[in-house]
Amino acid sequence: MAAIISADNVAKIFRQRVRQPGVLGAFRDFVAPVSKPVKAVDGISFAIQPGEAVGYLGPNGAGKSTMIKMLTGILAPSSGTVTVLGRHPQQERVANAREIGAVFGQRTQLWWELPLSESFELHRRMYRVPEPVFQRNRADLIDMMELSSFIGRPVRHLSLGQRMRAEIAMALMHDPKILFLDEPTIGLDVVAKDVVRKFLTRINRERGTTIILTTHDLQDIEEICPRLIMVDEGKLLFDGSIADLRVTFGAKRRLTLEFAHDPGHVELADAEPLAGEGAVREFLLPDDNRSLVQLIGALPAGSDLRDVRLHEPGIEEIIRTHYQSKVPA
Ligand SMILES: Nc1ncnc2c1ncn2[C@@H]1O[C@H](COP(=O)(O)OP(=O)(O)OP(=O)(O)O)[C@@H](O)[C@H]1O
Repeated sequence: MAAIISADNVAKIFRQRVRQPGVLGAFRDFVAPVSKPVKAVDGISFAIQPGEAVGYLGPNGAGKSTMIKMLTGILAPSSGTVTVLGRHPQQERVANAREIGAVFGQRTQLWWELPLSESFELHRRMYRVPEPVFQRNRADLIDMMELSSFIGRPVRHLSLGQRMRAEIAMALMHDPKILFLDEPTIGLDVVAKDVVRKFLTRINRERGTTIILTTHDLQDIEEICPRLIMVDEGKLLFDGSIADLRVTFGAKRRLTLEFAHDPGHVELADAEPLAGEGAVREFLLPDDNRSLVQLIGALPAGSDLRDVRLHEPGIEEIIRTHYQSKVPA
């Protein structure tokens, strides 16, 4: 299947002003400003298939928003190629915009002073959405995102959670094939985050809308995105599933065995013992998908096992451990 989105060795270099110190420096800044290049995106390649949901993550300044801006046609790459639905998004910005939806968590695309229903109507006209398609989507999205109680209210009177639900609904009004979201759950409370996550999962599964989102909230990824792309300092760090992430970053599963009484020496094939005394024993499991039954089956006959607990490191724990290992002691 042909990729719906692809990035081929993409780089984006910005020039940033360097402030010179002191009063003389301020004068020099004015007369002969000095700037230095910043590589926000540094040789990134990936391909996304139709219907995928991909989380794009990395620490502050890693180049996430810059990549989303290149994919949505707001910025052009300095080198390399981005292709979205077979087009170069910046060169064919209008055609690209008709087939994608974009939500920027920190910036509204709704008309602040107008009732929400009128923002939807303006969107219909701008995107030339056929009336029957618009009516069907409007009804479905109002229902799914529970917008009916505030559809007539000016956008500036909406809470952040209500506004975000409305932003996402509007971005989907023209049936885009791809939905880009930059920090869609930023600032939302737990309940509002849950509504947004469930909705995005549903849109991806039921409509087959391809989703690519940036986030700092790793639970967004766990709930919405089977695949994640990690970037750091503009470079690609990882591209794969959460299970692959565990293997790549060496985050092992931890197994706790609780015996009726101290079993003496216990050995589990290839597992590393962590706590070695008493009735409770802990092991780090090898980096494979060996099942619990296989592992425990290797215990000597007569082991009086009372309880077994398996701890799978979550994505947050894996990534935190990775970044902590990079920080010099
Ligand atoms: N318009 C711009 N001009 C100059 N530098 C920029 C511009 N936009 C981004 N940058 C720089 O490029 C780098 C990447 O920025 P970007 O906003 O893409 O990161 P990010 O991963 O989205 O960060 P965050 O998680 O903080 O939103 C940063 O060093 C930023 O200062």
